[in-house]
Amino acid sequence: MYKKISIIGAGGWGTALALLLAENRTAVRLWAHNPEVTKELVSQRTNEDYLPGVRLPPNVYATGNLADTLDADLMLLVPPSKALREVCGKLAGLGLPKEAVIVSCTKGLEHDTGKLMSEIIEEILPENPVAVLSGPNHAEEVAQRIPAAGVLGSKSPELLEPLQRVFSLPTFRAYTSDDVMGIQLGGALKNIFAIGAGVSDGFNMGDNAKAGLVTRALAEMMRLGIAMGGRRETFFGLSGVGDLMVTCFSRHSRNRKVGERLGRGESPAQIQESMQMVAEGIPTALSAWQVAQKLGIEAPITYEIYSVLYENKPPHEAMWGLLGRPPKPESDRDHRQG
Ligand SMILES: NC(=O)C1=CN([C@@H]2O[C@H](COP(=O)(O)OP(=O)(O)OC[C@H]3O[C@@H](n4cnc5c(N)ncnc54)[C@H](O)[C@@H]3O)[C@@H](O)[C@H]2O)C=CC1
Ligand SMILES: O=C(CO)COP(=O)(O)O
Repeated sequence: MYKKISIIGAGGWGTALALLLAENRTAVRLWAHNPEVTKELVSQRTNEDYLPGVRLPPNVYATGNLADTLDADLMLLVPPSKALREVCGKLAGLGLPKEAVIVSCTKGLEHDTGKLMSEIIEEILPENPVAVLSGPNHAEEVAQRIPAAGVLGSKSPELLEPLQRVFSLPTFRAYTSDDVMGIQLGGALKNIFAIGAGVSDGFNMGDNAKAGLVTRALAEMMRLGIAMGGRRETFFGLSGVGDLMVTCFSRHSRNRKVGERLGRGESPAQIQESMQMVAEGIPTALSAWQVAQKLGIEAPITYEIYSVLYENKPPHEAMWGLLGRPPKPESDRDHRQG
């Protein structure tokens, strides 16, 4: 069992994971990027801006000094995706021991390279064992010990059993998989579709429209995800349809809220300026559209969300763009493996 756990990133998810893993009575170090957050975590034991209503237990040590986190046998990386490369570079520069097992809990796809988080980690910290965690896991509920399930993925099967033990807690059920790409692709792509589901909510379009959109989003997630190296069955699991459902329907989802505000008439710039928390669907829409073009994959929902966010396309035009596509069979060969 891991004895020294460090969590890099004290946003909502990093803080919720600290509370969860602290239940094992293990020492947990929680690193915050923002000095104000560090101050509050240390002095008040709270994180009101990112995860209101929780209190850190005594075995969680908050720090703003990354060097304090290096003495760890398990390190969870939970920064926003755009900061992951920088964070890994800093850890490498500080000499993170190569034995430390790294678990990426961040959901995203890098601009221009199209790399998943595990690929960035392996590039910068090539000697450390790497795993990922994904699934339908809103921090607000996990922190309140409302039951949830997630999936741990690694290419190294020997990592999965000890990780599963650490993450198996009374209110958290951890499954395992060797489809590291598929798990991360579901977690990254669903954020784009949740923006679309939010636009549908913002337009008050009704339940039929949203169910239709989310179902076609699953087809698109699979088309793109399989082309990028994920396995078909993974998209039917917790990190695929599971996370797609929770993010498209939950009142907690930041991505769904971004879409709702777009549907109600706010501009992408207005929304981003007023949002402190990260909505990964915004950067991921650009990365995924870049990848879809490169691979020649049909990705109409990704394209429309990208156009609204980056090309000032009015959301109602995006919606009509989707409805006005040429008729096609529901099940085409893109749904099949390979
Ligand atoms: N909130 C949730 O329920 C879940 C979030 N995730 C994923 O976890 C990742 C982090 O999300 P949240 O914790 O929700 O974020 P958040 O929006 O709650 O907080 C973002 C955090 O990132 C920090 N930050 C900003 N710039 C940074 C930089 N350059 N370097 C390091 N840290 C920086 C901020 O200070 C803040 O603490 C995202 O990829 C998200 O998709 C995954 C599962 C659940
Ligand atoms: O990944 C998440 C839930 O599984 C969090 O989604 P949001 O970032 O949209 O809140």
